[in-house]
Amino acid sequence: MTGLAVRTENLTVRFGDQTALDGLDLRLAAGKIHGLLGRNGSGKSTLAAILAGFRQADAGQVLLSGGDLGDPRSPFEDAVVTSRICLIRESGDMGDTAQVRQVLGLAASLRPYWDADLAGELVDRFELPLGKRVQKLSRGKKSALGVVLGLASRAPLTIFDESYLGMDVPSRELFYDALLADYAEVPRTILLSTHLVGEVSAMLEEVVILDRGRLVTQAPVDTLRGRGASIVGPAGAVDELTAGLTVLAEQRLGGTKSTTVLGDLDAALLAQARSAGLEIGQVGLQELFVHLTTPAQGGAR
Ligand SMILES: Nc1ncnc2c1ncn2[C@@H]1O[C@H](COP(=O)(O)OP(=O)(O)OP(=O)(O)O)[C@@H](O)[C@H]1O
Repeated sequence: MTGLAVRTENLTVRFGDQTALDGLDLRLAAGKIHGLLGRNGSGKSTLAAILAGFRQADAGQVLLSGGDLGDPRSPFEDAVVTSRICLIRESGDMGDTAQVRQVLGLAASLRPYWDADLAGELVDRFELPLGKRVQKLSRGKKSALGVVLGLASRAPLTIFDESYLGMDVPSRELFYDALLADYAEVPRTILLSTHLVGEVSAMLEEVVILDRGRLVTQAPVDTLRGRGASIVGPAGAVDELTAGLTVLAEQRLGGTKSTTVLGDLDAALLAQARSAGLEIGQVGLQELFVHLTTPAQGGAR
């Protein structure tokens, strides 16, 4: 199984006079870990819900293909397609009065690729109490249950919509480790919707950035990182080199400065950097994300 490929064409969703998704044309390659990044209200949850077939678009379409589905199909009101998609949301969708054990049992009966061994292992690692009702779980444990459902479903399209935000840092790290380990064993299409860009960036292969319902960019992480550079060294030399460039971020510690700029450094600037003993690195995804999704104040975007 390599997972489902996702294509959206002119995907548009409105809530009254609010346009949540505005003519999105997206391609998510099968079998990769994609990041869905965007600020609050940018349309991430709406996109996640539409991809999972939870609602219909007002215009345009979503088409899923590959794996055992074959030709492109829309997820809306198609039980075969939706059984191959697992969307885990922060809100849970788990039936509050059910016990953890019952929630897992229901998932096992509904999910064609469910892995009971993996579920058991993750329940132990997250220390989930099987006999407790979902409504009695702490926020973090509820999130952990969502993570277990999402990973053990081994769905060809698995979407985590900020569903792990309620977990503390060690639990989130456990989630990231479990996700990577299981993905290496059973590659599938994974979409992680988040604004914790720094935390997840190392796991992502491709990134989709939304802003106010529109696609800002979609690219492999390495390509995005190549859109800028960080320059570190003595403050005076860094300032001299970066004068006239679009600065995304600056940090200063004593006489040392780190400046992140947009765009490639040309050969002359690289030579200047080398002779001044400056270190050149890739731009951080977080800085690029902030730059791409913050309204410009007279500056370039
Ligand atoms: N059920 C709804 N009714 C009315 N407006 C909605 C509804 N759901 C979403 N919206 C609006 O659609 C836009 C996109 O919301 P969405 O929840 O998809 O964004 P998001 O990127 O997931 O945000 P966040 O990071 O805050 O969760 C927002 O302007 C939001 O107010």
